[in-house]
Amino acid sequence: MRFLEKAPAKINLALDTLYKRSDGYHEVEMIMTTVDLADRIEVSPLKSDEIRIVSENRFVPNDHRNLAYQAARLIKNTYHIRQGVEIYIEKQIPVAAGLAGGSSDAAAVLRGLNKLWELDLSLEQLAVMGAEIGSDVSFCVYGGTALATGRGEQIKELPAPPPCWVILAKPTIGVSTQTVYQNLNLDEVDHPDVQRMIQALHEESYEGMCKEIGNVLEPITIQLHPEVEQIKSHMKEFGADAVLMSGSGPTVFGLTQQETRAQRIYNGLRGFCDEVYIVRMLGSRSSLD
Ligand SMILES: C[C@](O)(CO)[C@H](O)COP(=O)(O)OP(=O)(O)OC[C@H]1O[C@@H](n2ccc(N)nc2=O)[C@H](O)[C@@H]1O
Ligand SMILES: Nc1ncnc2c1ncn2[C@@H]1O[C@H](COP(=O)(O)OP(=O)(O)OP(=O)(O)O)[C@@H](O)[C@H]1O
Repeated sequence: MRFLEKAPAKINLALDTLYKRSDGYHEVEMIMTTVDLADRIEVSPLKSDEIRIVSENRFVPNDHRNLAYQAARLIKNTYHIRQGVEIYIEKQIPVAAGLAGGSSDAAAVLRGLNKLWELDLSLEQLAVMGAEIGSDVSFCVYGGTALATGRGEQIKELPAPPPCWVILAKPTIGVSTQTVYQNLNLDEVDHPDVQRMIQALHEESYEGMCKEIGNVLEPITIQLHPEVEQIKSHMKEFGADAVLMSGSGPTVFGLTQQETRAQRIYNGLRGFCDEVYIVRMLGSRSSLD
C-alpha cells in the first residue's frame, strides 16, 4: 500500500517579530498561505526496518538532515513502529527559497505515515509533532491560510485570500534563516499591521491585502543580497499590485488579479531570474484533500 501526499509551498503575506525569547527563537505573528507549487511525496512500506529517502534532486539530502526523514523518525519512534518506509520526494519547490519546501515535505510525511500505519492521529496531534521538526511544519500540516504565532507553531485558521495570481521569482542564492534572524535588530523594525491584514482577509478585500503585506525580515535579506531588491523593483515595473519577499527569502512574490498582467510579469522576470513561476493561492485547508 502506497500513500501519495501533496506538499505545497507557502508564502508569508505578513511576517512580524515581537521580541526575542529566552530559548533564542523570535516570537512571531505571521500570515501564511499555501500556493499551488507543490512537491509530491509518496510513502510506501519496506521489509527492512529503515527510513529510506529517494529523490532525484541533487540539493535534497537523503539522510537524517532531510526534514522528511526527521518526520518519519519522530512518528516511528513515538508510536514504536517496527516497519521501515521508503519516502519518495518529487521536488518542484526550489530549495532554500523561503517557501518552506522542506517543512512541507515533513508535514506531508506526517500525514502520509498517519495513514500508512493507521495511527488515526488528528491534524492537531500531527501539528504538535511537526513543531519538534521546525517552526513552519505545524502550518504545513494544515495548509490553507492561517495566523501563526509563538515561534510559528500556534496556528489559527483564517479565510482564504481573495483570488489572484502569484508570481514567484527566486534569485540563484541560498539564504540561511538562522543568519537572517541573527541579523535582525528589533529596535529598527518597521512592523506590518497584522490585525489589519486579518481584517482585509475577512472583508475579502484584494486592495486591503495588497496594502497590508509586509515582512520584517525583508530589509535584512536585502542587505545581505541586494539582488532581492532588484527583483522587487522589476516586479513593480512590470505591473504587480504588491511585491514582498517570502519568509527569510530570497524568493520574491508579486500579486495581480489579471491573467495577462501575470503573464507579462512572468515573461519580464525570466530575463533576470532563472526560477520564475506563476501560481494561484490554494486558499483553504480542503485543498490538501
Ligand atoms: C522564516 C520562516 O520560514 C517564516 O515562515 C520561519 O520563521 C522559519 O521557519 P523554519 O525554517 O522552520 O525555522 P526553524 O528551522 O525552526 O529555525 C531556524 C532558525 O531560525 C531562527 N528562528 C526561527 C523561527 C523563529 N520564530 N525565530 C527564530 O529566531 C532560529 O535561529 C532557528 O535556529
Ligand atoms: N525535504 C527537503 N527539501 C528541501 N531541502 C531540505 C529538505 N530537508 C532538508 N533540507 C535542507 O534544508 C535547507 C532549507 O531548505 P528548504 O527548502 O526547506 O528552505 P526554505 O524554503 O527556506 O524553508 P523555510 O521557508 O521554512 O525557512 C536546505 O539547505 C536543505 O539542505
